[in-house]
Amino acid sequence: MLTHFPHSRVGSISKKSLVVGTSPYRTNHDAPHWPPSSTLHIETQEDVEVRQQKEKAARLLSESIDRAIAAERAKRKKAQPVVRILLLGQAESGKSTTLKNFQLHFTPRAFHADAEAWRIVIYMNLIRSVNSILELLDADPDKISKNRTPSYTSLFPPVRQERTDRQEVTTPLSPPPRPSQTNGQRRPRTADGSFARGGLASPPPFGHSSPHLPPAHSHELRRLKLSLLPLKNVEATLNQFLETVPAAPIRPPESYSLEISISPKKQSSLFQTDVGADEALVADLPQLLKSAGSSQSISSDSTLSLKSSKSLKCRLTRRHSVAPPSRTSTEERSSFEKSARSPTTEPPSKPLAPPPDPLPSPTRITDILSSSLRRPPLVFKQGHDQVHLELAVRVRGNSTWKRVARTFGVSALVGGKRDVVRQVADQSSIISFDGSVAGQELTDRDFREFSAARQVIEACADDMKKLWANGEVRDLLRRHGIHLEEQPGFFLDDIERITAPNYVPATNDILRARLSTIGVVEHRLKMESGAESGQEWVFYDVGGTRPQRAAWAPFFDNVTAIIFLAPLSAFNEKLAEDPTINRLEDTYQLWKTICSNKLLASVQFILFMNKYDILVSKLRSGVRFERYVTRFKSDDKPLDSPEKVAKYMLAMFHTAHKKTSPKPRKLHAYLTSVIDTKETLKVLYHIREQVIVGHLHESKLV
Ligand SMILES: Nc1nc2c(ncn2[C@@H]2O[C@H](COP(=O)(O)OP(=O)(O)OP(=O)(O)O)[C@@H](O)[C@H]2O)c(=O)[nH]1
Ligand SMILES: [Mg+2]
Repeated sequence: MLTHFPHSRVGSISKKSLVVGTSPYRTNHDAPHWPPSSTLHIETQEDVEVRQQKEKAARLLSESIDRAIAAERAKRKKAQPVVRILLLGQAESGKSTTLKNFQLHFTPRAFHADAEAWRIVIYMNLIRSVNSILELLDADPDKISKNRTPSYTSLFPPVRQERTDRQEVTTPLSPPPRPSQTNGQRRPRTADGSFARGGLASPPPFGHSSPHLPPAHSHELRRLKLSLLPLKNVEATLNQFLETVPAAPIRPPESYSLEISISPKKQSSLFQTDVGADEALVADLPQLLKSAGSSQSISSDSTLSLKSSKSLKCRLTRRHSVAPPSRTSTEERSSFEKSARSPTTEPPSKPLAPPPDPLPSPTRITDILSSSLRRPPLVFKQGHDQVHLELAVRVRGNSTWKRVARTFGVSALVGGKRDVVRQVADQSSIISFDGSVAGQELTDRDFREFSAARQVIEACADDMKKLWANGEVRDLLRRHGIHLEEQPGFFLDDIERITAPNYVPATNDILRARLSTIGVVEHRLKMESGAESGQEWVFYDVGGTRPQRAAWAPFFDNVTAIIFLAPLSAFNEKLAEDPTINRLEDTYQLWKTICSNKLLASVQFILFMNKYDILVSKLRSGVRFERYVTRFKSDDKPLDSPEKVAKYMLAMFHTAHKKTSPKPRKLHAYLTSVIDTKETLKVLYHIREQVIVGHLHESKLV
């Protein structure tokens, strides 16, 4: 039998009759051996043709097997049901931070590649703290006293609540009882102008006559105020860059088909493809096509048509990937939407706050840069027992902001030259650099602005530190019950580190950065390791304020699991959007509404009893849980035990789940502090297993 070596090595000596196998020689043995036999096998032309035919057939067979394997793989991948996870909970409950944990542990490469984008948010959080302090120092006394909600007391009041006050309250979760002497009025002062002992009311107004306040700020404080003034412009600049990123349309999961035809007359289809449910791509598409000289018209909610001078026609058609909602699901959704607007069992005592101001439409970047600060001069978050300054950054509800943020990060690092930014970006693939924001070309001036912002922050570092360490400032904050260090987005203790020239956002900084979510944002995470490597999990991260909750309902279809975030530490806080409502009460009512939803009857329920670390520090500092949740009775003196409080709340959520679920369902509850990545990792592994098993079970694959 002939031993076949790769045919490329069979040199053809003569085209006509004989082909002599060159080294290695062909032998009539079964296998080649060394040294080669001296007997040469001579192939006739006929032999060669037969052999070549055989080789061709083998090659074709091998290729068809390869194709079949690839097709089978693709089919299996397609058949694998997508895991969809919905993150729900009120604002500031930790939904986005939980998502960051999933990204950190399951898609670490993507997480670290995004790190640079968080620099701008961290800087914004820091600058907002400083600017808020400066505004506090300058604040108009009348404005401050109006902004204070009289019934809110400091987090660390002298214990003053009498037992009788508590007995008046009958609801299980009720706001703290009001001190009788306040009730909208300030407490009387003693002859020397100080507040009478034994009770609490609104803190004294800023400025003027109060003997608690120094008549004028010291020379050093005046100097600091002046030297830190440029930070206002920096805030305005960065703010506008982030807020004017256009929003992707918020739609439930579905797919799109894109059809581009060359001539509208012939209707010849040049290109037709499934865009899938890639919201970012769909959002970018009109802009991309428009920049190619097209004009666009949206004929209906679902079809976007574009025409260009070159008679190019595009149709982007929305196709529901899930069956159109049934009557029950529509009813169920609308009932959720209704209840989402008013999730408490009792109607709220005053109308809900209107939705937040619509964000401005995109304008030219250069205009943006010259515009002034849009934020109100001093933002108090109403309704907290402690006065809460808003440090959060708001961006449009999609991930496009990251492109802007990464561009900022790189240009802040390497200086304002557009070409240098492009080079660094290309080399490091930190950003997908296209030199534009919101479809508009960034100019050299824009890049200079980015780098100037970074320089101002660096130059102000020393004075920011001095301001935060200043005794007068600390005193002012303390007197007005402001605990900046307990607020999300607090970076004043890290000024030196985060303003250093070689600073790169650390994992913990990214988790602590506060960026409020607007709308519903889809995140696709492709597992980078483990048995599910390559599998895609889809997360929906929602904005948690009350006016945004009606937008959640369309995402209840086809969801695998819900992770509900209940912030345990919120028991003594009020909703920012409605200061009449206690945050724990709101979470509890929201939980019951979600549990009772029929659309979610078969969905896996995961509860994160979150912010346990803050609960512990609050209770250790002397805040009593029983003052706010009157049914909770504790013999622990003088401090409440965090374990007992957490256990009580767990039982409360468990019972509500059991009572309100449309059919029996298992609840997986965890006590979490999602800024602790190590502990959270254990929880995530557990969830991963449980979601996969439950999901396969549900899909009848096991
Ligand atoms: N100390 C502590 N901080 C937390 C914890 N969870 C979240 N945070 C912080 O709380 C802030 C708010 O968290 P987010 O994840 O942005 O809250 P959210 O639920 O997404 O809020 P919205 O997007 O407004 O609905 C962030 O600054 C987090 O760093 C926690 O367990 N402990
Ligand atoms: Mg969020």
